[in-house]
Amino acid sequence: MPDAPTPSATPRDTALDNLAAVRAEIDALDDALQDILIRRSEVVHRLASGGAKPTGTVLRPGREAAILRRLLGRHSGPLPPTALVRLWRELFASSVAQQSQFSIALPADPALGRLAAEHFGVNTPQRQHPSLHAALAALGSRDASIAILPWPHESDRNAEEWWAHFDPTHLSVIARLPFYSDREPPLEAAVIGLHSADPSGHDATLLRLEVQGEPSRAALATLSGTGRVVAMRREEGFTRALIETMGEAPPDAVILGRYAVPERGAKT
Ligand SMILES: O=C(O)C(=O)C[C@]1(C(=O)O)C=C[C@@H](O)C=C1
Repeated sequence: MPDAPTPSATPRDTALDNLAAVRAEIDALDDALQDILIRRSEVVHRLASGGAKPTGTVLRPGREAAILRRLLGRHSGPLPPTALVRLWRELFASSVAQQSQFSIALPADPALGRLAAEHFGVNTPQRQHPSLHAALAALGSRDASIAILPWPHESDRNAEEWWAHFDPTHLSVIARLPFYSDREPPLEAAVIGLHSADPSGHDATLLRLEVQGEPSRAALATLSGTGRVVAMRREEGFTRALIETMGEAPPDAVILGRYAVPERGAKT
């Protein structure tokens, strides 16, 4: 009796074979990626144990910004730039954790906590404080490595105007968050450190000016060259202004910090 003919592969069989082949390709890429990540963490370990970095300066926001700008500049394909940045933000967080006990002080605000976790990693310890000033005090007493505060805005509440009394002899504004966003961010934050930030190649200066009388915003901006008035407050006989500039700071300005200019990617 002749053998029954073997049934030929159905379209479903072919689809399953294709799925298995594509998944095998993904598995091989995951292995390759993991090998590279292991090598990267070994290089960070070498860098940390080489003694080249001065103590207290594990976090290098300028270097991180320069890396992200370079990667964004060479990026292509369907992976969204926001995903690329998220992946590298977690990588930076893990290399910082490899080098130090890093933690964040911030006022109790869930949205600020999320912004902090997106930038400094979901595993980085955060401690919430009852006020902006308590968060800054925790940094001052070395109970945290950095503090994260809401980006300044004009307010009727003195307690929100941390910039008006910020003491740059001990503290420095080292980053403006989010570093990358493909839309107008709903919330921005200032990162405060105990050391000034390293340059990133494209940086802004945040400065405080005190000017007699009640100059207009435009006049204040002109005083600072190419600056933009972030917030201002009228006091008895003088005006205190917070200005962000890419140019030179006027000689009588108090410099609160320098940081990488955030990237605002266009959504195409
Ligand atoms: O370049 C450094 O100093 C590092 O520690 C490495 C690294 C990185 O992972 O690329 C990690 C943390 C710093 O904030 C900046 C960069």
